[in-house]
Amino acid sequence: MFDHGESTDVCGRTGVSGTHTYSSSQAPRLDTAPSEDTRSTATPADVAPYVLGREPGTGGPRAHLGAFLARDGSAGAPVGIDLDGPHAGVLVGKRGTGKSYTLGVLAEEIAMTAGVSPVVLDPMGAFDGLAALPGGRVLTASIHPDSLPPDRWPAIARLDPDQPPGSLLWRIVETVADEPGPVSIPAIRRAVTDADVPVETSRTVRNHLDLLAAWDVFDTDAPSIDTIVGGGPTVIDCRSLPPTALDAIGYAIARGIYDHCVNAATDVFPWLLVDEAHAFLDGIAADAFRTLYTRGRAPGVSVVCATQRPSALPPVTVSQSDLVIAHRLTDERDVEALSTAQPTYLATDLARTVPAGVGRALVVDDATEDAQTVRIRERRTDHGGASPSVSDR
Ligand SMILES: Nc1ncnc2c1ncn2[C@@H]1O[C@H](COP(=O)(O)OP(=O)(O)OP(=O)(O)O)[C@@H](O)[C@H]1O
Repeated sequence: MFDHGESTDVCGRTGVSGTHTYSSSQAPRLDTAPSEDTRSTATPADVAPYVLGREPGTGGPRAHLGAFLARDGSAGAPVGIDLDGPHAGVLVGKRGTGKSYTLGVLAEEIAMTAGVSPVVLDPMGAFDGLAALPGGRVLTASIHPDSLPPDRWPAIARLDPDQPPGSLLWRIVETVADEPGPVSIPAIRRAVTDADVPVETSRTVRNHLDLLAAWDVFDTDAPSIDTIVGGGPTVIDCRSLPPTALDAIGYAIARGIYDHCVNAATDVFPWLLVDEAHAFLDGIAADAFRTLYTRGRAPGVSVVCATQRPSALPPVTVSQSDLVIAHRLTDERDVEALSTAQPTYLATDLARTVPAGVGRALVVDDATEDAQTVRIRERRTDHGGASPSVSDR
């Protein structure tokens, strides 16, 4: 069913692939297709796959992403993504172009490959289908209060750290963390009540803590990062949570996975896959993701952020990505964010370069300095991201 065999990477430079090497001055066109002399009559199954993110001549496990897109819309040579080493990537496209679907394809492939495991941050409930895979599970989002350092609490509680309530919360969390016993919202609340501060300051902090508690996200029994990374494919269900809760979860998971891989010898290299990433990276989580994009590969962490708004991500996420998968984008700010951060491969006319049509994408490969148009394969597990329609009722 899943094709994960070792392969000698011939990079598809002969055969039916639509592979083109070019610089920004030679941007591929929407209708980019292989020239006649590079086509062959071989079927895709006969042709060694082109593997993105892999140096020519190396091997190892790979994810089957889809196939090169021929000019007539037919499938060319298979296209894969390297799973042998760690990678950082972004997956972009306007609404409905297939981002979540493509992220699900990647998650399926990682889930079925020994030595790597996907952790999906899912704000829309689009990845429940991955639970059907061996070891697959969907966890309701919860994080241990310990996973946020004291200096991050004011931001999560929407308090200014330079004002008395924010500074009180910071100090109290520091104190509670130094005491025996777990950090918990009730323990922080009790310490705030006992603090020798004006009653107004104490009340403000307690009110904000009550709002945090209402998310139902902070839990001293939350699964540890070891459990999350060490298990099978894991979807963290974040649906219906407010933006600051997503920010807290994004921070805790991204930072936790990085620290886990830096501090512990791990048998399984995690791939953190984030759907609607702009929703997670709006506050304190941005720092944790910057670390993953700039330093995550050294300890073996891979990260892929999917978003319809690349302009809302920290620029480093695009500039540090060695894998870029771009579905159709039209918003000028988003096109610019992408082409500015990846000027070598993406020309300024990116909007016209990316193929139109659901499930079609331009993929940029830093390892081989190529960009290709591909058709993403169909999902093997259910995709939960389709917009509801009246006719479906
Ligand atoms: N490669 C594909 N093959 C077949 N169908 C696809 C493919 N990609 C996407 N689709 C179809 O397009 C629909 C929209 O895809 P998806 O939910 O991934 O869009 P999206 O870009 O994530 O949208 P949004 O930004 O609204 O979440 C899917 O429900 C699916 O039916």
